[in-house]
Amino acid sequence: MDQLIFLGTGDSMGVPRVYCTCPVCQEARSGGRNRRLRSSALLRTAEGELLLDCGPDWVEQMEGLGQRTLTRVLVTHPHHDHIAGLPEWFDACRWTRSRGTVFAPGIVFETIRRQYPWLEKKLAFVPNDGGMEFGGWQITPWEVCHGKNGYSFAYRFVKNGYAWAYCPDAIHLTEKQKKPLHGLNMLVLGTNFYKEEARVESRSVYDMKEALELLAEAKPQRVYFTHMSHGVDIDAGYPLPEHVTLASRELTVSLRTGE
Ligand SMILES: Nc1ccn([C@@H]2O[C@H](COP(=O)(O)O)[C@@H](O)[C@H]2O)c(=O)n1
Repeated sequence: MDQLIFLGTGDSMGVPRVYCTCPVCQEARSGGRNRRLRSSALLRTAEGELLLDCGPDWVEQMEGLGQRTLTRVLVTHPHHDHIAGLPEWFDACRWTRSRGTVFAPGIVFETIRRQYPWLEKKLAFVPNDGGMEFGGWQITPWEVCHGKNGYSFAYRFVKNGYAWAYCPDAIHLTEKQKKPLHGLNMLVLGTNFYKEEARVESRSVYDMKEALELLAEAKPQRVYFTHMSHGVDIDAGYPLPEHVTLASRELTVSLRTGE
């Protein structure tokens, strides 16, 4: 059965934050349950694997899995915490004389090319604006609001009538942007805090309270929150519905496609 494995569930700085001595960061520092690498997940299928985002913790994530090679990466948006592992992967390809493929909407490649102009010597960039297929999954990107940080993309995956979506970095979705979140068996959604106190103009990711309003509209059957900052204590017991889980590193979810 296909699986989704969470490799990182942290926000852009991860947990602990290097400068911070709050109780959550201290607990994470001592190897506790709040230690969170930058957000990424691995879709495992009979046809192979697809990594969802490749951030600065990519090497540690590969080592954690005991995985020596990687073939494909799907990118949500070209921000440091989602792409900074690409040059590391490039170097691994150079040393192993192998090649990889990166899938993303065309606009995402414009920024990746500017930031890392050497990557295409080893990594093929394949635009997926019109959707793509992998492992029997029909995968469709759509643009989502990322608040003060501009745009991001989310992805909807469909196979044998089972539908799920990966939307790690978004806020204030328009009605049109919410549409692909309807009718899902599972949603992976980024939520930086339980309740974020920062000014709305300075924000870029949903908090959990806002996310619950979104879930009440979209009604996914199962939900995993990711992209969580040090403002989230995984053991706090937040008042969340039974079908909502705070994801943690290497949590593995079976995708019940009926195969
Ligand atoms: N043009 C930009 C803007 C921001 N970044 C990085 O993205 C992260 C933003 O964090 P979120 O909580 O909003 O997901 C952070 O690591 C910034 O340094 C970027 O790469 N390019």
